[in-house]
Amino acid sequence: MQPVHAPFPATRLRRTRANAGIRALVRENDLQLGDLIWPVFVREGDGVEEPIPSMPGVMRRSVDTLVAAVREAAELGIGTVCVFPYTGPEDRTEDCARAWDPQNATNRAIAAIKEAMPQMVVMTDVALDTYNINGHDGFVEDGIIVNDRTVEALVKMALAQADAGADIIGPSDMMDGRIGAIRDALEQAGHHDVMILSYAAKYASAFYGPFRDAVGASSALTGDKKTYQMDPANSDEALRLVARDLSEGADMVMVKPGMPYLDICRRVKDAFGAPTFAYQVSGEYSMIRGAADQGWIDGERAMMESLLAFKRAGCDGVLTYFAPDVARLLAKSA
Ligand SMILES: NCc1[nH]cc(CCC(=O)O)c1CC(=O)O
Repeated sequence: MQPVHAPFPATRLRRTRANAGIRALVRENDLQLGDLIWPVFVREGDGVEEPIPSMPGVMRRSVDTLVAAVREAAELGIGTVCVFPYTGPEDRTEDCARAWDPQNATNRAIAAIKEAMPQMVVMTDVALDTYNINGHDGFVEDGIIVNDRTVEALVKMALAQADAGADIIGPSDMMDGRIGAIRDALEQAGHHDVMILSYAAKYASAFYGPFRDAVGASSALTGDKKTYQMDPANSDEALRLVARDLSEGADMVMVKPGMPYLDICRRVKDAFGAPTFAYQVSGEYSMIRGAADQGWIDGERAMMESLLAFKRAGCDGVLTYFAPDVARLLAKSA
């Protein structure tokens, strides 16, 4: 694009900012209900609504209260949720077998949401961390995160989620070859229409801290995830990962975290034109929410500004813990 303008005063760029009407007319991007994916946390039990201290306003819920919360979200106009499990030590083993148990809390939640609200789009998380004794996304052998054996387990996990009724499989593990393997297995199982939203460019980030508390993985994790999640210094590598995952059969791709990686969102969208999502992760949420709770920033405005940035950066949508707050705000201003 080559912007052209006459010299001042023929051009006064403030003219199109003079009032709300003209600003609305020239506005380039907007945030809509359909752009939102709401991540939710499910755990065992009945009637549970348990606050997460490091994520003010976010709850862990049992299947029954989760279904009620998702129903409320649906009434607000939210169309997609992403289910994450909270696990206790009893769920975490060396062989991670709970990850593909059809009766684990995630799979029961998927089935219950789809039964109550068939129109709700349900996305999942595929990674071993919440079921792994050491908190890693892959199997660990002699201190090494092993790739290929992990991919076999991820395939089982993804199939169990698809069998439970998931619409979108979300591999967040960053192993090599998992998109192709999951796609083949879904096709063979007859799940032709189940989508894969690949966490393609996922960085080894400090901003996941509150999430690891939320899912119960903080104390379990030994070491860091730098041998599989990306180096925050890299950008070309993100394009290679996205290209690879699309060529293996991903329908959509994700950049994660969000706000510190808006440059990556833009490059990915420009390079591939595929449906592109950002994950405004737990640490981003808690920074905004925490500062707002202290009275240091205007929480609503900071929330909307941070989310609009993803649209401006080329994203089609965003995973955000703010989704219900955004929906309520959009309803109020409509
Ligand atoms: N594989 C697990 C997973 N899936 C989503 C997140 C982070 C989400 C957030 O911080 O909100 C993580 C954490 C991690 O990789 O350690």
